[in-house]
Amino acid sequence: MFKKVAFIGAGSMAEAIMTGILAKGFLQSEQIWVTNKENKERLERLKNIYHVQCSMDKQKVVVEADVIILSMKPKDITEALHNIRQYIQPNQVVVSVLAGVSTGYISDQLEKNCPVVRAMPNTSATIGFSATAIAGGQYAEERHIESVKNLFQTIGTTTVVEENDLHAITGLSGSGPAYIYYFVEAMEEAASEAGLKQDVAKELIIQTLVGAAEMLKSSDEQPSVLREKITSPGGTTQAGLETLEKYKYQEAMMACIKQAAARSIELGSPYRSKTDKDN
Ligand SMILES: NC(=O)C1=CN([C@@H]2O[C@H](COP(=O)(O)OP(=O)(O)OC[C@H]3O[C@@H](n4cnc5c(N)ncnc54)[C@H](O)[C@@H]3O)[C@@H](O)[C@H]2O)C=CC1
Ligand SMILES: O=C(O)[C@@H]1CCC=N1
Repeated sequence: MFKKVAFIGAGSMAEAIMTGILAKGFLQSEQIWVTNKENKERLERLKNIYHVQCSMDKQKVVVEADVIILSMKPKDITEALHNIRQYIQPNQVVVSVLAGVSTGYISDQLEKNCPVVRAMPNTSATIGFSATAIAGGQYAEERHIESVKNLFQTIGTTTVVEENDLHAITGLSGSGPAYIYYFVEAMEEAASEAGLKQDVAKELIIQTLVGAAEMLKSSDEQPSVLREKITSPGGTTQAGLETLEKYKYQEAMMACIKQAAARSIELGSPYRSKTDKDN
């Protein structure tokens, strides 16, 4: 379906997405082109591991790509777009995975009416388990969104949303895996303090997470009902949960997700367009 996909930015998110795409066999390594700002060693590394095409020559990377994936930090977006805009053709789909930055800003900077689509994946893309939200900008037609969906489906699930919802989604599922890893760090620490062997604890923790995730996926019951089924009155779970309540665990998690969404708005605020719908 795609002949060539170009990544502008060769960081951890670009690597996660290309790993997923290659693992699924959606594209061959010679169809993937990557460039970054100045770190040639990083490009060399990606070339050695994934055999993708790497170049500092932006024109070479962008030319004839069906899709151009912007994968730099928000602070680098303006310079990156200025470096590539003269090579971009109106039939190319520009996909941004950046937190906060609107499609309107990207279109303004490109000074072209080419389709711009935002995607908010997460690093579980590496193993094909990303939860990716997708939103089309002003010039993105149904067929463009569909083609981006097809691309991101190779790295997990996709959900088409309104662009305005992407701030909240970034705080929820874009950053989400980090909250889970942080939680696991605490479980590991507690296991270690209790004198459990590291490998034993690791296996038990991971299977507990996988089992709970599968229950959430396959059961019709609400999370609160699943929780209540574990909580025997006066038992161990109740004692544990009461401690979490004492530390205002739920309040802390909600504040965490809201703060991450607020940060997405903040990150995007220098990069606004008159056409942004939430103006
Ligand atoms: N890391 C994550 O879990 C997720 C990240 N994102 C978004 O993905 C984007 C990239 O994040 P990471 O990969 O974590 O960052 P990173 O710092 O690992 O990679 C950024 C890359 O962009 C390159 N770059 C900077 N300026 C450039 C320019 N002018 N031209 C070309 N390349 C340039 C850098 O050399 C580097 O290779 C961010 O905007 C972030 O909001 C979205 C979802 C999840
Ligand atoms: O921390 C960040 O800003 C990026 C966006 C979502 C996950 N990582």
